[in-house]
Amino acid sequence: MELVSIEDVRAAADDIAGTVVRTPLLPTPWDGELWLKPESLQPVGSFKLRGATHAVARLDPATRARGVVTHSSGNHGQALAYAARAAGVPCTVVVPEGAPRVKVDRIRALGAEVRLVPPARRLAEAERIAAGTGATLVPPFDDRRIIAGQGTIGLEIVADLPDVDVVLLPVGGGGLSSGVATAVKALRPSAAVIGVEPLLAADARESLAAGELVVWDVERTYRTVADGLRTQLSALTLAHLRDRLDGIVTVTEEEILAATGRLVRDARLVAEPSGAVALAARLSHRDELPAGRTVAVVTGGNVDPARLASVLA
Ligand SMILES: Cc1ncc(COP(=O)(O)O)c(C=O)c1O
Ligand SMILES: C[C@@H](O)[C@H](N)C(=O)O
Repeated sequence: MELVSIEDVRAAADDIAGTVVRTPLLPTPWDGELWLKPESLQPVGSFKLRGATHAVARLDPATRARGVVTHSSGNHGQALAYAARAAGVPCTVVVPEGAPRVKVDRIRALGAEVRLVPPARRLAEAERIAAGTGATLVPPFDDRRIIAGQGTIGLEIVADLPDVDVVLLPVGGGGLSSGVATAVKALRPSAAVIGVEPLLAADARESLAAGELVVWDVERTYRTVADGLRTQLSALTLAHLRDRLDGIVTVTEEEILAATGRLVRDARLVAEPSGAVALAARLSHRDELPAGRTVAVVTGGNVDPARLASVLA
């Protein structure tokens, strides 16, 4: 299975320049060795804009004109809708029932069509639409272009902090962690790239321990408040993580929500629970992490106001 290379990531960086915000590394006032990478500041509120922009840019014009389709818990859907609108092509997003209302509303506001389905049917419905309409399926993580696009975060981290020692990343489908690990391990081999999963959706940890895909059914993974991390790895992302990820830490629901509140209160960053997972590992599992200069990626900020209010209460 061909893995994404650092050259693929650099090509993605060329495609997304000018569209994607090159986010800064923010020092944290409470921890002199911790920086935050605020991908919640992207125009669609998450890092997903990177992979989606690169994937759409790489479609030939005739193919692109037939439109794009995906399945998404919401952030990739927003990102693809944004890229499709910029390209002037139609976009359909299949979203699992129960996705945060803020994400569904924002996908529609970007001009995409939303199809709500039971979580277990999200991929099959997207594939059915692609087959029926000729639209191109742009998956949220199981795609080399998506992995390369997400990996541009790693280029920026090493450029801004060349002596980084640890990079912390949430793991859902594994596209983000596959891409960032590709870039960071190529440019700063001594740095540790650590994935972080909700304890209630720790399929990646089990898959890496078993050396094969261990599937958790949706009844299990949908228990976590981190709605962006309820998905399984694919064979492609597992192959990348087995080759390049240095470890996985799990965090509890309480730790995720505490980190979400900490980001608002002490970093003045609005984050959704999935976006606070990396910080939760640093705050609550520091003893399980390597020491040194650490970057936690705040991956998204698309949170329902009611959720945010409850976190801050
Ligand atoms: C906010 C947020 N963080 C992290 C992730 C995990 O990314 P991946 O599915 O590539 O592992 C997602 C999933 O899209 C997400 O929406
Ligand atoms: C894996 C997928 O659901 C992703 N979290 C998304 O935002 O689309």
